[in-house]
Amino acid sequence: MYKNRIEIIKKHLEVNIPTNVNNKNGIENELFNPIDTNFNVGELKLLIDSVEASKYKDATREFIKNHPKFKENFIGLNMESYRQLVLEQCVAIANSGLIHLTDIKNNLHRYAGAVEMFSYYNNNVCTKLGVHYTLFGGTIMFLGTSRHEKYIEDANTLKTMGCFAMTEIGHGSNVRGIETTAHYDKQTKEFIIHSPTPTSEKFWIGGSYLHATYTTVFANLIIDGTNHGVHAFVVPLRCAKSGSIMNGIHIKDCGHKLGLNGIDNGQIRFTQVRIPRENLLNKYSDVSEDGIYKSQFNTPIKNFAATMAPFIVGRMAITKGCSGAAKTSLSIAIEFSHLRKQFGPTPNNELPLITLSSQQRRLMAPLARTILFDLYIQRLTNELCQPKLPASIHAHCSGIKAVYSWFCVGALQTCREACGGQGYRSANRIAEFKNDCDIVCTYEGDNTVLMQQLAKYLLGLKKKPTTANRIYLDGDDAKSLLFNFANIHQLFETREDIRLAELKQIISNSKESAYSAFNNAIPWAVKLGFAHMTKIVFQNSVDTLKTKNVKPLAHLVMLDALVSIEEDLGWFVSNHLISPNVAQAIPFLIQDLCSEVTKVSKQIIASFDIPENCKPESKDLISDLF
Ligand SMILES: Cc1cc2nc3c(=O)[nH]c(=O)nc-3n(C[C@H](O)[C@H](O)[C@H](O)COP(=O)(O)OP(=O)(O)OC[C@H]3O[C@@H](n4cnc5c(N)ncnc54)[C@H](O)[C@@H]3O)c2cc1C
Repeated sequence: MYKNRIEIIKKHLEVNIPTNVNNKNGIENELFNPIDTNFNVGELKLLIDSVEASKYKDATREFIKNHPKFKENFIGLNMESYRQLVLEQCVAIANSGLIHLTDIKNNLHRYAGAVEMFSYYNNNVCTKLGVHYTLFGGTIMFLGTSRHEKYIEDANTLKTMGCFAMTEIGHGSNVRGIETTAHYDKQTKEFIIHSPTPTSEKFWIGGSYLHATYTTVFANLIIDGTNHGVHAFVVPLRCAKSGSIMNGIHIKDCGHKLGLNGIDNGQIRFTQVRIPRENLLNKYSDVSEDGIYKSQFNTPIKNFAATMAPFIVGRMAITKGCSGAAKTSLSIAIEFSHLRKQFGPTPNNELPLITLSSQQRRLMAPLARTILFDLYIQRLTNELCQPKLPASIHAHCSGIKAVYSWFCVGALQTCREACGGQGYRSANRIAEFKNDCDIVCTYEGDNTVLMQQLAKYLLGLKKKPTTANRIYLDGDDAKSLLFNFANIHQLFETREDIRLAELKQIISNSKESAYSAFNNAIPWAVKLGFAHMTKIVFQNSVDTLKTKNVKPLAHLVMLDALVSIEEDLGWFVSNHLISPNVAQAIPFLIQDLCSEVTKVSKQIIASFDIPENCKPESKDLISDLF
C-alpha cells in the first residue's frame, strides 16, 4: 500500500500531459501547467463582480471608501450606539441612490451587487438593509398590488422603515403553525390583528424594537370563524410623524445576541390592533368589503405556497452576506500569512506562514470555493431576472443559501485560526464576521429545512439514473484521470443518482405514514442536497470556463472539485467510483494545486477590490499595537 502511495506521489509530481485524457476543449491542459503569475487581475475582478453588477459594485466601493459614516469605529460599541450607527449608515445608503426599494423586482443586479459590497464592510448593515428592502419591500412588491404602492416612496429614502414579522416564539421553521390572527370585522371593514397566546408573540423581528414604522405581519386570515390560512398584512407599528408606538402594539427588545448587535430585534405583541381592509397584501387573495374571501387558489396550502414564494430573492441576496464576509476574511488571513513569519530552516531565517503547506491548504481551498459559489449565484441572479422563472429556482436558491452559509461559517473559523491569536482580536475584523454570519445558517429558512425543500424538488423530478455512464477511476496515473472535467462531472452525477435512489428507497421501504417515512430519511435528504449543489456549482464553473477562460479559474475549479471529492472520499471509494490508489493521490493533487494558487493568492484577493476601511488597520494585524 505504502509502496503504491510513493509511486503515486512520484507520478503526480511529474508534469506531463497524459494521452488518455479527453481534452476536446483543451482547458484541462492548463491544469498540468503552472499558473502564469502575470494574469490580468482586472479580468478576474470583472468575472467575480459580473458584467451585469460591475458598475453598481464599483459605485458602492467608492461610497464605502468615502462616506464618513463608514469611517467610524463600530468595534466594541455598546448595543445602543451600534444600532444608531447602523441606522445612520442605512439612511446614508438610502439617500445615496445606490439602491432603490423596487430593485429586488426591477434591478436585482444593482441591489445584490451593493449588498455584497456592504457585506465586505459589516453584516449588520446588509442585514438591516435586507430586512427593509428584501423582506418588507419584497412583501410589498411581490404580495401587494397598486393600493400598496403608497408605501414605496418614503420607504425608499428610509423616511419610513419597514420590518417583517413572520416568526413567533412558538413557531419558526413551521410557518404554517403560526397563531397570530387577523379577524375580519365586516362592520368596520377592518382586520383585527391579535396575538392570542404568549407563544404567538412575534419574535426576532429585525428593526422592530427601535426603528421600524411599519411591519408586514403574517397571520391567519379568519372570516366568520373560517380560517383561510396564513396571509400577509401591513401593520403600522409607530406613528410615521411622531415615532410613538401605536395603540395595541407592545414591543420588547430581544436582547444581546451572539452577533448582529447593531440590529434592534424585537418581540411584538398585538392586542386587537385594527387595520384597514386594504392593508391585506392582496396579490393572490382578497376580502371584499362585505367579507367574501376570494383567492386565485382553490386551497389554503396553494395560497400559502404562493405567499412564501417571493422569499427566494431574499435567500439569494442573503448569500451575498456570506460572499462579502468570506472574501474580506480570506483577504485578511492571506495578507497576514504573507507577512507573518514563524519558523524557518534556521533560527535567523524565519519564513512567512504562507510557505507552510497547512496554511496553503486551509486558505486556498475556501478561496476557490468562495469564487465558484459567487459564479453560481451570478447564474441564479440572472435566472431570477427572467420574466419566467425556471421551475428549479426555489430549490436552488434554498440549496445555495444552505451550502454557502454552512461553508462560510467554517471558512471564517479557518481564517480566524489561520491568523492565530490576532484573529481573535475584534479590531482585526474576522471575529466580528464570524459572530455575525453564524445566524445566516438559521434565518430566512433554517438550512436543514431548506435542504429538505431541495431534496423534495429532486424527488419530484422523477429523474432516471444515468447508470450507463457510471465510471470507475482506477489506474496508476491518478492525475490524468482526475484532471478531466468530464470524469469529475460523471462522479458528481453518479453520486447524486445514487443518493437520490437511496432516499427514494428509504422512503418507499418505510411502513410508516408519509410524514414519518420522510422524517426518518432527513439525513439522506440533506446528503442528496449537498450532492446536487456540488454538481451544479461545478457544472456552472466549467460552463463559465468554456466561455470565459479567465486565469486562474481552471485551477480553482479543479482544486474545489478535488476538495469536494476528498470531503466524501470514503463514499466514493466504497461505492466503487474511485479506486483506493486514485483516492490516495487526491490529497497530494490538492496540495499541489494549493501551492500553485498560493503563488497568485495576492492577485486573487486584489481582484476582490475590498475598500481599505473594510479591513483591519494593519495588514500584519499587529502594527496598530505599537
Ligand atoms: C438574529 C435573528 C434575526 C431574525 N430576524 C427575523 C425577522 O426579521 N423576521 C422574522 O420573521 N424572523 C426572523 N428571525 C427568525 C428566524 O427566521 C428563525 O429563527 C428561523 O426561521 C428558525 O426558526 P426557530 O428559531 O423557531 O427554530 P426552529 O424551527 O425551532 O428550529 C430549531 C432546530 O430544529 C431543526 N428543525 C426544525 N424543523 C425541522 C425540520 N422540519 N426538519 C429538520 N430539522 C428541523 C432546525 O434545523 C433547528 O436546528 C430571526 C432570527 C434571528 C436569530
